[in-house]
Amino acid sequence: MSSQNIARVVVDVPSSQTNRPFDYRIPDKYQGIVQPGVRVIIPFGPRKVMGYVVALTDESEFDTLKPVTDVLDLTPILTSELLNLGKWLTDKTLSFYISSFQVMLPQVLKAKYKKELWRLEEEELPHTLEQLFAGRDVIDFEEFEQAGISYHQLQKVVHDGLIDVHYEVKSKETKKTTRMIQPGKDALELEEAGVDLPKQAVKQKEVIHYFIENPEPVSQKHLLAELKTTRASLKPLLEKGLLKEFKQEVYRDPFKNREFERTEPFPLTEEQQAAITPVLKDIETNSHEVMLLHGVTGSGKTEIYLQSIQEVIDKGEEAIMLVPEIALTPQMVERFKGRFGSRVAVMHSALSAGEKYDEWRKIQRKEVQVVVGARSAIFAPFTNLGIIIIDEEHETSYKQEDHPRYHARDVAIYRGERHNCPVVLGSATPTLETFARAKKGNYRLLTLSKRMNDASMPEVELVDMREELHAGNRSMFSRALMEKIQERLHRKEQVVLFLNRRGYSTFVMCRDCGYVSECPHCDIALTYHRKQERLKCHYCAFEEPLPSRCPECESESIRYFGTGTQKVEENLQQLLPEAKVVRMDVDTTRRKGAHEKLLSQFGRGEADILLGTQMIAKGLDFQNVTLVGVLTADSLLNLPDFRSAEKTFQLLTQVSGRAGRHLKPGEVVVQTYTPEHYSIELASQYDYNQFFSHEMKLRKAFQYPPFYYLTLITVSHPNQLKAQEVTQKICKFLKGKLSDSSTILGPTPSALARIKDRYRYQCMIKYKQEPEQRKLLKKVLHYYDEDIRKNELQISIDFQPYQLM
Ligand SMILES: Nc1ncnc2c1ncn2[C@@H]1O[C@H](COP(=O)(O)OP(=O)(O)OP(=O)(O)O)[C@@H](O)[C@H]1O
Ligand SMILES: [Zn+2]
Ligand SMILES: [Zn+2]
Repeated sequence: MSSQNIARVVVDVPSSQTNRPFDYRIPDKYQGIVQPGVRVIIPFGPRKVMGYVVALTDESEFDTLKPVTDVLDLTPILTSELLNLGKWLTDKTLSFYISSFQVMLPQVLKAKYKKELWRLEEEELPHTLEQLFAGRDVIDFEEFEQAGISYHQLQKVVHDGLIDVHYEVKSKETKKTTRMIQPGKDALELEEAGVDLPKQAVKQKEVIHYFIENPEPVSQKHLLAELKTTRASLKPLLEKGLLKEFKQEVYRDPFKNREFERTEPFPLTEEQQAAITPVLKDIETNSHEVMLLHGVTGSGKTEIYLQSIQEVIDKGEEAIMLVPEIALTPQMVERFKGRFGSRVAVMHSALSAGEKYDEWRKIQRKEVQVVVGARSAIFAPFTNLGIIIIDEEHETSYKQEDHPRYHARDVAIYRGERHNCPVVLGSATPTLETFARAKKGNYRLLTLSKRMNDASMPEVELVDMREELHAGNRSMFSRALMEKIQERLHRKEQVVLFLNRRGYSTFVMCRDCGYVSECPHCDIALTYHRKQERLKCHYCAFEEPLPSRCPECESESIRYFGTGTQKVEENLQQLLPEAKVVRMDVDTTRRKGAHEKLLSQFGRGEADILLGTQMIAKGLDFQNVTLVGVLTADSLLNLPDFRSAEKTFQLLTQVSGRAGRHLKPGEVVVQTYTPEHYSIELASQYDYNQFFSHEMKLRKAFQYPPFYYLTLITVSHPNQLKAQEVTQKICKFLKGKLSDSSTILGPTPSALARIKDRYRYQCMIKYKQEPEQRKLLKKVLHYYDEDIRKNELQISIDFQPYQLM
């Protein structure tokens, strides 16, 4: 055996100088323990830092190497595939290695924690370890280290499942193991032992009887409750070996205490059958292919996902199913849990750090075969992927807006290629980029053009709010919408009202002089928070009390503007006092579980109207909803973003899709100040194809994606002049080096020109092909490394940006 006693380690020091692996010597006691994918502690300069082992080697260009100080994992937490993916991400997004690894792991593995050893089974441990535990179930890892017992011994028992290395996150809840009881003898022997028991041992007999009937392990708590007895009646049976006990880890399952009704696959419609066939074929033949499942809302896309995943599970392979964070509703989770039960892990941001870690570990330990989750679930450490599905592929939340700036779709395709499995992108309103690729034949296009149950797409009525104003209606509800809501109230049907804006998006303005309260550190209006009567900034933590007089002109007519969900709710209650309204926005869903509670209230028919923001636009499927109202269709249109029309079209289509999904036909009312805008008009006609060709012409004319690629460079500095200067220099440098066919725009102040007292300038590159681009930009980052490290200057580079402000 060649001894590879050098570890190549990526250290947790994010800077461009340290952005490469460093070599460390592996001390003998860690031989075989230090392997690619584990975390280690190493000396780095005067400090000790954490790092990831990316490779082992037996030679280094340096003669004297410092030794690895400590090993944090006994089994790798990054697979070799993920290590490679990390490298790819780093190159692709120009981020640091360390950030690429960190992004793939649950928070717990990055945070400060206490390491413990947990005894999982009663089974005898090797003598030294038995002595160390001395009858306890949990010990601090430090104790193990001080005892000087070899790591190999520990690694072996961990591997055999007798002991687990546990990361105890600070600020954590309840206990996580449960005592399990199971029979220690077979039924016949139990029967005999029962007969031998003294007459008065009634409870013991009951226990024995219980296990003759139910030989499966059961938690002690459950057993005692069921038999209405105490531990005292178990003890003698345990001592005689008639029963055995062991500890089992309980996961902090966020969906515990919830029964999931088992669901069966539907017989597919002809259209569904045609769409799923190529997917199943790829699964069967282990072929990689990217497919776009373009299906109108309510056409049964999810059923196709479910049946494809079933096929993958039956083959013994694994599946990743991505859904946008806001669509990760209990309803959605239920559909997956209902079909696949405990074989599903769920990952979303509402989970606590501990819960996220638990879900991740189920994947790592191969206890589940499916993960349903938001963006970061794309890094699930599966090793045998059979399919990757991205639902609502047009959602911008699939792009991470922080280091590393990756798009989950790109990672999905990377992983799909390596695992030889299909990648399915699903949407009713695919991004222009994706649809264009499908049309060109780069992706395979699968189409669902009809809704289930022969339901038709709901009729959309556009209401011109300017005319309402002329007619003397100053309310935020048009007459048409009001009338239709009242109709629903009479018929006991339900209404979804959508406000394309967050609840707190109201600002304060003086009616006399036009003064708007702005954040003194960021160039944006402060938003009014009604409960606390305060003005707050979204970007920094700045807040101040609501002014009673205008600071400019002393006028008292300074008040808040804009329609937040709270205000709509109040208005609605005034106009329709009999209606029961459920409001869903960031304020009402902040508490854990609140989201689920509000939705199920509405689902049970306990409210007539569901009023909400973006978060109700997706995934909801309620039988009794026959009317959807959109209060302000235009608010997205006015953003400084070349995708604003596309986003408006997508959102309107999604929202409309919530109505009439079942037997009762649905109706949609869209209120707008610009009914003639093509995105609004075409969304009302559900004409994706027409929208696509119209929008493509504009994109071509203005040199935007998918005809051109974009790179956005944003420079920020506390000193405005400096920020501008640096951006200027970068633009000039790039203009001299990039090809003539590329356009370099800038320097220009960003749409958000100042955040947290930092001035922001940007430079935009539009290009068709720039193979040298990354190299050049790396040079730029390197050049400014010193200033960046001092944290004065920030340069962010975003390839294929989704956020342009
Ligand atoms: N083959 C089928 N037979 C009967 N019912 C079906 C079938 N396929 C799907 N459904 C039902 O039709 C409804 C709509 O399907 P589904 O939610 O899968 O559509 P979708 O395209 O994913 O919708 P959206 O994108 O709007 O969320 C669901 O209630 C689903 O259970
Ligand atoms: Zn004023
Ligand atoms: Zn601010």
